[in-house]
Order: sequence, then C-alpha cells, then structure tokens
Amino acid sequence: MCGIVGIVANSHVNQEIFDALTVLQHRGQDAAGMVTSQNGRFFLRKDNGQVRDVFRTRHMKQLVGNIGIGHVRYPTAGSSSSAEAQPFYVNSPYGIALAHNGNLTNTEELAADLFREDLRHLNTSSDSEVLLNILAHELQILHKLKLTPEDLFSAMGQVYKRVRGAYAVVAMITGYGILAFRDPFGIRPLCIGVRETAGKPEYMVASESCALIGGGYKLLRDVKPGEAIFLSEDAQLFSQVCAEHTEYRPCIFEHVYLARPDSIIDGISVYKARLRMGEFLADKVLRERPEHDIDVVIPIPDTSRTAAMQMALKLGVKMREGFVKNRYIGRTFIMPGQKIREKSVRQKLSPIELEFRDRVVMLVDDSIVRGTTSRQIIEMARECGAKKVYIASAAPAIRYPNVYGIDMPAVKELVGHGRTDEEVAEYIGADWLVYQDLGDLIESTAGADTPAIQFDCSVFDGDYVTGDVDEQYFAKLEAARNDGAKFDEELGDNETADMLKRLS
Ligand SMILES: O=P(O)(O)OC[C@H]1O[C@H](OP(=O)(O)OP(=O)(O)O)[C@H](O)[C@@H]1O
Ligand SMILES: NC(=O)CC[C@H](N)C(=O)O
Ligand SMILES: [Mg+2]
Repeated sequence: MCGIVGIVANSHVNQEIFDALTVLQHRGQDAAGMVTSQNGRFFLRKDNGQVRDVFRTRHMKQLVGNIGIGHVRYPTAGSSSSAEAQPFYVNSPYGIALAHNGNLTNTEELAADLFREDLRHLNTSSDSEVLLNILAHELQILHKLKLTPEDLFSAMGQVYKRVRGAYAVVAMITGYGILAFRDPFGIRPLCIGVRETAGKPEYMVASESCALIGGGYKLLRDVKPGEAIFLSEDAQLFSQVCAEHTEYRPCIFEHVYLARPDSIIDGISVYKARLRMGEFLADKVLRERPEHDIDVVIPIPDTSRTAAMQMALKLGVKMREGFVKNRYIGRTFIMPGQKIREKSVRQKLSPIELEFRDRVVMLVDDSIVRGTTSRQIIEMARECGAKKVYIASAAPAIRYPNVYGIDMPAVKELVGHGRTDEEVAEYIGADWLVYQDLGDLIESTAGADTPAIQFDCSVFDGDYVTGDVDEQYFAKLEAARNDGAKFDEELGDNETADMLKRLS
C-alpha cells in the first residue's frame, strides 16, 4: 500500500505533486519520489524518507514541467534501500517512468522471462521494476515511432495477460502523457479527478480521493478493474478496459486501516464504513454480554477513532480520549522492523491516567495484526489502574498473509495465526477480546449502492482472488520477507544503493 499520483496540468506540477504525496503519506513512510517532464526530458528526485525530507527547495526547483508522477513507498518486495524508491525509469522505448502500488504474484517468472526472452536488465529486486520493463517491452515490440492511444491499449492488453497480482499504476511516457491502470481485480484503489483553469481541463489520478480534493480537483470516478486511462500531454482523456477477464474485488483492508477516512473508494465512503463497523461491534458486544460492565470506551488512536465513536454511541457508554497521540510519529504498523514498531508504540501513544483508574475499559482498535500495539496498550491501561481491560477489533482475526501490497508476509508473525480468540486475548493480556465477524465487516463496507463489488478478504479467510498463490509461494515469501530476512537484505542492498549514488 504505497501512494501514487499523476498530474497533467496547465502549469508546473511539482508543488501539486508534493502536496498530494503529503496527503498520501499515510500509505508509505519509507521513501518518496517524483518525476516531471518538460520538452522531452525527465526530471527525477527520489530517496528514502518522508515527503518533506526528500524534496528540498533545491530539488523542487529542478522538477519542472506541466506533467508528472509521484510515489510514497511502503516496501512489500525487494528491500527498503533507496535504490528501490520509486518512480523507476527506463530510457527505451520513448523514456518511461513508473510508480506502482501493490504487489505482483509472478515476479520471479516475469523477471526470468525479461532476462531470457526480452533481453532486459533488472537492476534491483523490486517487483515494480519488473512491471515497468514488461510495459516497456510490450510498447517496444509495437515498433511505432508515433504512439496512439489505441497502441497503448493494445500493449496494455498484453501486460494484463502477463502480469499477475495487485497493481495500481501511474506511468509517464516522454512526449505523450500519463498512462494509469488498475489490475483486473481492482485490488488496490485508483481514482481520477478533474478541474478547469482558464477554460482548459487538468487531471489528477491518485490512490485516494482525499489527494484530489486537497488539490482542488473534483472526483470524476474510480479507475475500473482492468482499465487503462491515458491522459495526453494536452489533457485529453482516453480510457479502455483492456484486461480480458475482470472482477471487482478491492481490498477490504483499505477500509479497515489503510485509507484515510475522508476518502471515497469505489463509491464507498471510508468514514461511513468505519462508523458501521463500530455499530456492528456494539451489536456483537451486546449479543455476547447483554449485561456487560463496560464503564468507558477508549479508542487506540488514530485509525480506530471513527469506529469507537459509533460503538460507544450504540452501547450507550461514554467514549473518552484515553491516549494522546504524538503527532510527529508516523504509523507504527507500516514501519520496517519489529524493534522500531515496538519502540514506537510507547513513544507515539501516552495515556491519560484518570480515564483508566478504577474503570472497566473497552479499548477499540481497527485491527490486531502482530499484536504489537494492543499488547503494549493493554499493559499501559493496567499501569494506569484500570479494573478490567477489554479490547474490540473492528476487523476479524488476521490469520493469513497478505500478498497484494500489505507487508504481512509471515504467518508466524501474525498474532491470530494458530491461536484461538481466547489464546490471542491471553497473549495480548486482555480480560475479554471481541473480534468483528467477517460477514459484519463486509456488510459494514459494502454500501447498498455497490452490489457489484465483492471484496478481497484474503487476510481474514485465506481466499486469494488471483487464484495463483500456493504453499510454495508463501514459503518463498516468508523466507524472503520475514523481519529477520529483511534486516539481512537491507545490509546488502544499502551497499548497492550507496554505490549507485556514487555513480550518479
Ligand atoms: O497489531 P499491530 O501489528 O500492532 O497492528 C495493528 C495496529 O497498527 C495500526 O496502527 P498504526 O499505528 O500503524 O496507525 P494509526 O495511527 O493510523 O492507527 C492499526 O491501526 C493498529 O492500531
Ligand atoms: N506497498 C506497495 O504498494 C509496494 C509497491 C512495491 N511492491 C514495492 O515494494 O515498492
Ligand atoms: Mg492504530
């Protein structure tokens, strides 16, 4: 779950891309990058760090042009070295830069084909670099000096045949425009917005609508599963569904945790979905313990606040702010290692003791993944003198790895894997644990207006919509990306990154 953005405008886009990436920062904190284009040349800046650290005034001055793309990264493949920050670039054909949100499930096979059949070189272990080279190859073999939208869509038809997994993408082609596309299941989000200046349209494509609204664009629509959108440099919009088989199966975890509440994804308000999650949770509490003794509902900031608010209302129990969030510390779950995640919880959340003392508290979180947050928070609640500590999760137990762009690669790192609900409660130290039922989560999220959508719920039910992940895939993923392995790889890859930096 990275954040991506692309803009075609009537004036320089660097500041707008910077602003949009800042709005999308919650989707990736490890690296950021931007490419703009002017007079047939690309201008690139990318590095590890958050948006405000990566783009200084000296970089912004060089990022000229009325068209550009940007990325904030949360790695799910390869390493977190700066050499794998995005956008990626290839000079042939035309010059293409690409930014990707998601995770491919046939990266290895594609990388081997690129090397053996397409004679293309990959310089990193990133799946996004593979995707860029597949797109480049399919455009190259058309052998067209002048590209038309039809050529682009025909190349995209081939890309959809070869690439599997989750991918929401923005790609910029020198001298032509921006090509944006979403995988055939629409797993990761992507939407288009429009605005007019001086009677001429300007377009933005972005992972979430909050980025459009922040930039003064009006949400036009979501990109459909398997659809490619082409925005030409002179701001004409072309679109076509290019994948042969498509299904609407967006990731439900966007609504649970990943997305911002002010976004509307696939016609669904993330905020409203979270309110409904809170109501269903309250119903479950009342079903399980009609005579409950909860004195106060306390959210674990930030994401759970919306659900907690509605849950408290429905229970008829007061909601209180029991934790103050340090606004200078980012999201813990998307931090790169377990040590830093553990350390960050206490740095990020500090308790207001009087809300806990001698009370039976119901803590609410949006999800419990590794249990890093809940375990420490429950300990803090007890240190503050809570009589009993209950916890409710707006999502069901997470028992399966994610292979579509969320870094949950190793089942043994998931607190819900191989444990009953009671065992999870014991592990995190709760007196009572209430998980949302999957049916209720789906009902909370699927609005009445979106009957065609079924969600990817793989982390809860182990059903992977692309149908191509098996035990062997999981074994490889876990070996490559468990916390220990990531640490080893980073050491090696940093050397490569440093070397590349010296060369550039
Ligand atoms: O069980 P865990 O492995 O700890 O993961 C789950 C927690 O991580 C996330 O919070 P995060 O701090 O990332 O972001 P937030 O401030 O948006 O809630 C999520 O909201 C849960 O609180
Ligand atoms: N979270 C994501 O969307 C990651 C994109 C890509 N797989 C990477 O690791 O850079
Ligand atoms: Mg949280």
